[in-house]
Amino acid sequence: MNFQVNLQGVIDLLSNHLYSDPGVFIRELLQNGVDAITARKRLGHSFEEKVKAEIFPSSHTLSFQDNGCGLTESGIEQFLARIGSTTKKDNLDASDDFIGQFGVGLLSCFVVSDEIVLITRSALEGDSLEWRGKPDGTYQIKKLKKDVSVGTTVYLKAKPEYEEYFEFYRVRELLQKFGEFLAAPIYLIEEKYEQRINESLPPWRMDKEAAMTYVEDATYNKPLDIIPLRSILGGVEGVAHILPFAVSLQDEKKHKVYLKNMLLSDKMNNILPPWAFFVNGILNTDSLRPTASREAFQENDLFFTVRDELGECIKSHLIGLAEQNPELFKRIILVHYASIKAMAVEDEELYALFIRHLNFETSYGTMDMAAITSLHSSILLTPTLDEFRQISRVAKSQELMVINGGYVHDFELVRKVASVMEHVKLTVLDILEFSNRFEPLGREEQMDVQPFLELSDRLLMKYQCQSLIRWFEPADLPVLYNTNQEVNFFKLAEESEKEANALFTDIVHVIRTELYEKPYARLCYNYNNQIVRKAIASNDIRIQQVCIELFYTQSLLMGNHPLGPEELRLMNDSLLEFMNMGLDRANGADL
Ligand SMILES: Nc1ncnc2c1ncn2[C@@H]1O[C@H](COP(=O)(O)OP(=O)(O)OP(=O)(O)O)[C@@H](O)[C@H]1O
Repeated sequence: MNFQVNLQGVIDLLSNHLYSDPGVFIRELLQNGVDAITARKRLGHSFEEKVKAEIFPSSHTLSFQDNGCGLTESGIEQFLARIGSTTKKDNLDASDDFIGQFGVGLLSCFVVSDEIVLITRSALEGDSLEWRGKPDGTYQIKKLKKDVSVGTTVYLKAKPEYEEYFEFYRVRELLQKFGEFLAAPIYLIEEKYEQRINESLPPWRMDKEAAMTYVEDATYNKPLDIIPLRSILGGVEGVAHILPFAVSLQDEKKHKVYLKNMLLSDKMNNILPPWAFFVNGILNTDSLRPTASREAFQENDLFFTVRDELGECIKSHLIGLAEQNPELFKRIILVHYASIKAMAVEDEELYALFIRHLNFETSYGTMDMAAITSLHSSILLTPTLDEFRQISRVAKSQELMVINGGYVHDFELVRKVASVMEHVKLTVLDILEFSNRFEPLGREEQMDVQPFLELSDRLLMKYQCQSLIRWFEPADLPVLYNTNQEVNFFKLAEESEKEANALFTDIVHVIRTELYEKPYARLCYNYNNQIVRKAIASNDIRIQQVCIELFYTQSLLMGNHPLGPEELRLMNDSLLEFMNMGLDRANGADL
């Protein structure tokens, strides 16, 4: 028992739903013509290969002629009159040369025409034959009295709604689009006018300059560079042109892909790896298999291997460029900077390729990762911009390389730098521990300063600040105040608690006391600084107290930290007191 097939339905399905654009019938006719020429060449015949499309405007008819192998009567019965039958599939070797392989391509003609008339004479035997096929699945074959030359001519008369697809400019556009790089010469004829369609070399056979011009003419944009693409396994040759403008990572990619020199798709988005968003590819393959709609490739193992190989071509070109033409390389990075950074976070390959050339803000100024790591193999990274600002000046004086991880993506990018630059030691900085890196005082000196530090701790405890003392540069900086978001949160919570209503107070209280251990900011005195030394050496506790309060409030101001109401009051009081003391002394001196 066999399934009953509704032929009309199958034809409707294939012809109207398989293809995205009615214009693909030109592609299918071209492909059959070129395949027939390939088949005849295989027979060892010598002939001048040629494909001719002719328009008869008054009858809205198109003829499509090739001087390929033609069809015998049994060939017609077997391949043309049977959907899904093809001369190009059974023999695996053969399918390597032919573009078609499904045996459904000719049906696309039924989208634009109610009848296919095919006149053919086989290169193998003599009869000239006419085949007439209808979309209801019926057909007739008859022998022609007058012989035609070897090859095949297909006649199509436009359905009224598709007449525009049979006009000269439209046919020419479609022939050029699909057949521009086919080897067999293609001609378009209308009445006395004849035009050769395909004379230019494909861009993958051009030298670099010519390929640049080709892309510029086709896209109205001069590419930044041309990258040759090759895959032996996928029989791929092509070029990737680097886009001269920034593109969003979300944009659909539009790679132009040819199968055996005939355009398969000009919107293929996955033939290059996703990280290669900054290029558009134009490439030809002999080995990848198309889907039946002929608008994409079958995504099999070979497809993904080829994609990786093409990715390697792009990578090695860029690596070479970074050495041989660093200016151009920098321009490419500059144009695509934001997307390269965003993509490098996700994609290891892109990361490894670009990380050395990405710029970061550091305690030594803005520089690229190559320069950063050539200066220092030990790198500190701050998670926030605020933390970076607190220490960048001191870090430089201490000869510490600190990178600001506060800008978008920078933290993630820098954090994994050791994965590609093994000599680099990266530490995410705990800002509260930063001053512990400075040189400690000797034992005796430490004993001398202890009472002063204890006084400082007592005074600043209520501002959640602990004191320590170290030697550090620059000497003109008396104290370094370091805080983080957690400390700031607790300070804020404490202030809110004083002012808020009972319920909120309870909540804040629970968070503060039960969930966390109370964190402290750090005020690090600089033993290198003369004023600090003097304050420590003073015997007057009152003066020491005012100095501590002023060191503290001044360090908040210098670091752009917000001053709470109590801190403002403290600053105010200690300043007035300081003035008072100064005035007393001055007046005393006058006396
Ligand atoms: N111009 C031609 N010359 C010789 N044989 C042809 C020609 N056009 C079609 N044929 C024969 O008709 C068969 C069916 O053609 P059709 O275009 O439907 O499918 P195909 O080219 O084999 O595969 P695909 O569906 O991938 O295009 C071909 O395999 C070939 O044998």
